[in-house]
Amino acid sequence: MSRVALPQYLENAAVAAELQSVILGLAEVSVDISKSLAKGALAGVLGAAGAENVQGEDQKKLDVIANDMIKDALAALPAVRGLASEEEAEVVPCHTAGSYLVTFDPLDGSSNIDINSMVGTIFSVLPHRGEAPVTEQDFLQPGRHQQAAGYVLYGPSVMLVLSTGNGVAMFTLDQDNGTYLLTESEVVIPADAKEFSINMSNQRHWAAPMQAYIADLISGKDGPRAKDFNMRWVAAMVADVHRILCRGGLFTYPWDSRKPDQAGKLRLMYEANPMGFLVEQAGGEIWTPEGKILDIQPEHIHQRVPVILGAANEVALCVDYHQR
Ligand SMILES: O=P(O)(O)OC[C@H]1O[C@](O)(COP(=O)(O)O)[C@@H](O)[C@@H]1O
Ligand SMILES: [Mg+2]
Ligand SMILES: [Mg+2]
Repeated sequence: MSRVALPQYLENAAVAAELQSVILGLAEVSVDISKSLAKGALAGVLGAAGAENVQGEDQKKLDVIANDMIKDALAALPAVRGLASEEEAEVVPCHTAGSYLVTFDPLDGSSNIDINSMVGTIFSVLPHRGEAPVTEQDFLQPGRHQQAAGYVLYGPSVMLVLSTGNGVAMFTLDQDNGTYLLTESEVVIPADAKEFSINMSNQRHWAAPMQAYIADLISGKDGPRAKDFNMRWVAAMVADVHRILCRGGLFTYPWDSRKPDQAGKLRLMYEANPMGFLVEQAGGEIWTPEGKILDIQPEHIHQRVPVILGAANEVALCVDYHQR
């Protein structure tokens, strides 16, 4: 069976040539990242880098390696006006004639690297609106403005999941020739959920409405929901969201009382917005307890948000527990 390769898919979808170049550039560098990941300990790339990122988190060597690889790849593309990364303190200006701003989480779920478990690269493409040179202010656009978003999941197979605003498509890397081939063209998240995803070890730190919502899920057939729910937690958002795009469910990373001044753990511009774009394009929802994430006007590039995403009816119910 002949499958559609990523460049042909982008052509068929009439994606603007400059945007195609950004997506293909990201796809190309992800193949190189997947090779470094596959070599693991043999290439000496595992373990800590011995530094902290701007968010005060310990960097893994591969956080730094993947960040540098993506930064170099994007900076070489005339279509890229500027970039912002979870691992970079400041935005990085690129080409003054470029039409796009790219934000990315070079390696999501990086605590999984050392246990040879799934990680991914998440990206978001925004239009450039301001004057040169690029400033942080140019990036502060609601997720609704994204022109494309996606991720690469480095798992048993390497997959690229993409939306350019016309549904969600999944591509699988053909390792023999380094090309991404279309393997799922109409990703849909069912409105009802049978599965939920949350770091249960933080239960006692959540706000009361989240405690009540999860308690009702766990009480299953005997509780108010009169239904049993399964639970999964990969500890890499990219893999947990991938499962939701493949077989439905709800994922949440809520606010918790250990860091009361921090809105959540996940980052709006590198994680929540790109995943939100995909989730909405697949018929799901993504909210904070207060409203839709894609409508948030960002205040700074490293901003964090609480996240509730996935099956539309389940997200609505979880939000309802908070708004009652
Ligand atoms: O330590 P926890 O609570 O399991 O956190 C897991 C979450 O943290 C993250 O790993 C944060 O992403 P990074 O690895 O890019 O910092 C998410 O992918 C994941 O959902
Ligand atoms: Mg991440
Ligand atoms: Mg990361």
